[in-house]
Amino acid sequence: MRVSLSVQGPLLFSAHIDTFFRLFPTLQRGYASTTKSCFKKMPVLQGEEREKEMSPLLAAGWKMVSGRDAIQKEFLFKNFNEAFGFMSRVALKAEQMNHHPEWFNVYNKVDVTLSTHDCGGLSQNDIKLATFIENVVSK
Ligand SMILES: C[C@H](O)[C@H](O)[C@H]1CNC2=NC(N)=NC(=O)C2=N1
Repeated sequence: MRVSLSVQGPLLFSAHIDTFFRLFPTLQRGYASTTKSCFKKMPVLQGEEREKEMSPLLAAGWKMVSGRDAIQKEFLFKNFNEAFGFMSRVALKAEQMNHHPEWFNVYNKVDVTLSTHDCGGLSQNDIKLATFIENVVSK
């Protein structure tokens, strides 16, 4: 009993914290500055910083996903070869960053969604990967 409590304690705490921040998202930033959890290493983007970082991506056609804190964009290529080449370049960057896209490919279409799962929202990592993707497609 004691063992199972010591294992479940932190997990239960983290589940409650996630629920708490879903209910009160504006309090997350304060929590981020006082904890060693992922919020501190890679906090969910908020306020002015969020607007500033998101603005060029929204202008480039990234859209907010409804019902969650994530961005999405669909990319169309000439053929599967071009689409897969794009995915390969993004995959190498994603692995290097340890930050991975959610994506779906059929033939010449790649639908990309970015969000930071560890923090349940958009972080600088999503901005960095989306900006990298824009550079890949603009060349
Ligand atoms: C354990 C591992 O470091 C994490 O799961 C990494 C891997 N890739 C990731 N990718 C994304 N998009 N969000 C994350 O939080 C994330 N976390």
